[in-house]
Amino acid sequence: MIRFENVGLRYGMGPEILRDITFHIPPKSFQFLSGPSGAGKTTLLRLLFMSLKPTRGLITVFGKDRAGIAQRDLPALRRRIGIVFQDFRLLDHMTTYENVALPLRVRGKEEMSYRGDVIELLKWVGLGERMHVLPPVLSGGEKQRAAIARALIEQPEMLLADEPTGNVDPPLARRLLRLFIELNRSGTAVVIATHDLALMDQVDARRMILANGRLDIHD
Ligand SMILES: Nc1ncnc2c1ncn2[C@@H]1O[C@H](COP(=O)(O)OP(=O)(O)OP(=O)(O)O)[C@@H](O)[C@H]1O
Repeated sequence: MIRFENVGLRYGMGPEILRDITFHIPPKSFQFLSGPSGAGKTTLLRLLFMSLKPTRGLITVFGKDRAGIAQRDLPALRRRIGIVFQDFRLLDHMTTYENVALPLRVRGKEEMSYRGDVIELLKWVGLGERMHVLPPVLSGGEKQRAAIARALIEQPEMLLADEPTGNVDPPLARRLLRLFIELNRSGTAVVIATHDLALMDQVDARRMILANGRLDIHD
């Protein structure tokens, strides 16, 4: 699905944050991306989402060489990848429902065609009762679930989540993890960046560990 070969990344003239990173995300796979704070987890997710270009090495996304993908072709490819950012990036002046529906509205879809899907997804993440409120009224965990629903509304083939349990209590973290596992069972590849060891211990999944710019993979 996505393949990295000897990928390196530096920001500007700074040191190389990622060095010789080689891995493959297979379709329908489930993996954690871990490592100490500042190790480069978010940077690696941004490379996977194609919001950053590597400074060296080869990235292949859905069979295409990243370096050869034109800017105008990025939105269509990115729709195949859902991403949940660490800071959620919900729009405060739109309701939860409108935030989740936004990617479809932006593409010019008629509300009639997606309303049922948005409501069903909001119920699936446990926000059925909160769909008409604005994000500032939501708790941290509810915002997290709204961001997950928005990332999933276009039924991506892969979901990237950056510290999705970073600011929720352990019961909610377990509930979120169950959502990700259920999503994965329905065929979506999942990559969860986390430094939460207790979370990782709950699933027998591949662990990709970043440290000192290098990636170690434990299958
Ligand atoms: N836009 C940027 N410009 C310059 N340096 C950056 C930029 N973004 C990140 N960095 C640096 O790259 C390194 C890796 O950061 P990154 O956010 O990818 O790590 P992380 O593992 O996600 O950390 P955390 O667990 O704290 O979120 C850090 O040293 C950070 O300061």
